[in-house]
Amino acid sequence: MIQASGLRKVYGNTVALDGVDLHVREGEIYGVLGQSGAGKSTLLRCVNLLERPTAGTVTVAGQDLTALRSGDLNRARQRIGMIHQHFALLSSRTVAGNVAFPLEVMGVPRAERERRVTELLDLVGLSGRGGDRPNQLSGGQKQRVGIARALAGNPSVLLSDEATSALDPATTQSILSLLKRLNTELGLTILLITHEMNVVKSICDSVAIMSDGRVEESGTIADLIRTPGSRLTREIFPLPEPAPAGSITLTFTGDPHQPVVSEVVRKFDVDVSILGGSIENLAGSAVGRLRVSLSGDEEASALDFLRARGVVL
Ligand SMILES: Nc1ncnc2c1ncn2[C@@H]1O[C@H](COP(=O)(O)OP(=O)(O)OP(=O)(O)O)[C@@H](O)[C@H]1O
Repeated sequence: MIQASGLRKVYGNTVALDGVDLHVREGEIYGVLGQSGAGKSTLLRCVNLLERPTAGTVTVAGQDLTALRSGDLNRARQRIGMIHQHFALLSSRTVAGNVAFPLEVMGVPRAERERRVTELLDLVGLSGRGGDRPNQLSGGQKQRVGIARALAGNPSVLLSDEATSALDPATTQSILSLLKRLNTELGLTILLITHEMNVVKSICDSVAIMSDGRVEESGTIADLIRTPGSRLTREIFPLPEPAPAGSITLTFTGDPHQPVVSEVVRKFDVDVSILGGSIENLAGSAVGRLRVSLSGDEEASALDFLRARGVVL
């Protein structure tokens, strides 16, 4: 659905994007994670051509945006919604007026606009609040208005620029649940940037980790968790570093009720000491990481057994 290839963006002496490739599949929630200055916002602005990349191409829904002239580009952008960290609402307009704004720009007739605004406010859980001003709303409600406005043009893609960074944890969770529901119910593809691992853990199907304008690793969360040494796994399941000499780090992605460790001790002549561990719920299933040291005559066979049971070493 979104394909960015060889994206490069240079501001003066600063290389904000240094050859970024990104592939977001239709219907997925894709998170771009990275620290401040990694290039996340620049990437998002290049995806809808708010910034023109210095080099590289961006294709959204099969259309090469980098090749479009301004009229066609504006039409293509109507199919890409965007929400912002600080909501970017017009304080002089009511909630309904904010949601109606893009419809006015598109030239949608008044009766159709009013019908659509009512429908959108309903969708985001703000029925009956259309006459309020943005300053009468909480942060979470303001973001719901931002989401309703972003959906006005029936986009196939929603871009989210740190949409929950200004919200408290409970409100963050409610906005993430809303995004997940819109993803499922409308088949909306969502590309979000965030510096919060919690956002990635809660709703993302895939992730790219950026630093210094480059993508360090990317893929589905399920695949990255199974990739030995992945940075995502290390960050989701932090264990004391450096690992003690001779220790082994095991990642469990299967059925959490399988007694794999006790089985290995019963079957083989080995002892297991547990040095650290971390368990998380990812997309509804429990994934765990355990650091152990193994000793005994059958260590190699025990490790083979663990691998055969789907444990990642
Ligand atoms: N308009 C601009 N002019 C000059 N330099 C810029 C501009 N926008 C971004 N940069 C630089 O590009 C680099 C990447 O910035 P960017 O905002 O994309 O990072 P980020 O990962 O989104 O960080 P943050 O989370 O703090 O917003 C930084 O070094 C930044 O100073």
